[in-house]
Amino acid sequence: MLEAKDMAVVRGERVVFAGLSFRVAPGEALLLTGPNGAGKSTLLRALAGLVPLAEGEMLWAGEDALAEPAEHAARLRYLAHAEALKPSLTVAENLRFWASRWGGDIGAALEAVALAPLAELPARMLSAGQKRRLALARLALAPCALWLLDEPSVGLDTASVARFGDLLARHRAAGGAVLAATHVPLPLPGARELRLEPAA
Ligand SMILES: Nc1ncnc2c1ncn2[C@@H]1O[C@H](COP(=O)(O)OP(=O)(O)OP(=O)(O)O)[C@@H](O)[C@H]1O
Repeated sequence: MLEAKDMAVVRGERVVFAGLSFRVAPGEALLLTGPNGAGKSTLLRALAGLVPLAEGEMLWAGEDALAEPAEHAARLRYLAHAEALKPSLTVAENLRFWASRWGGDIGAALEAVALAPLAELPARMLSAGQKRRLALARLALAPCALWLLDEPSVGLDTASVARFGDLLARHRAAGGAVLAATHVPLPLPGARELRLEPAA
């Protein structure tokens, strides 16, 4: 599905990582681990096509993944560290915005993260964990091949982590792949680990 070959990213004057190669198959999960500053978020952004590669390539089904940027964007969901919510819109309106792009059932997505009772509340009134759940609800909207998740479980309570585990399991069972940067265990049974170290 996705293959990184000898990838390097440079930010400013600094090589963030270099010589990075890995593959992710349908249904697989890869945990990106490593200390602060190792380049996990930068790698996710590069895989999302948001940061240019200084070297190497990213292949999708054997072809240059970035040859058609719009096609690449359509096959992935990138959840950044920050929530990317519109604070003055309600919970449901935030999801409606994303559903207008990707399609999907807003009610089912809200149920998946147990936010249905708060659907009409402005997003700015949500707690930190509820904001994170609203961000995760985007994943539940419509199927796509690849989820790129940056510390997705930060702020979630135990029940929310379990629901997130269900969401991940459904995605993988449908052939979806997951790459997740994390400092804590995630509900991703059988995930492989790719450990990054800060470049010298
Ligand atoms: N736009 C940028 N310009 C210059 N340096 C950058 C830029 N973006 C990231 N970096 C640097 O790249 C390195 C990797 O940062 P990144 O955010 O990818 O690390 P991380 O592994 O996700 O860290 P954390 O665990 O703290 O989230 C850091 O040293 C950071 O300062």
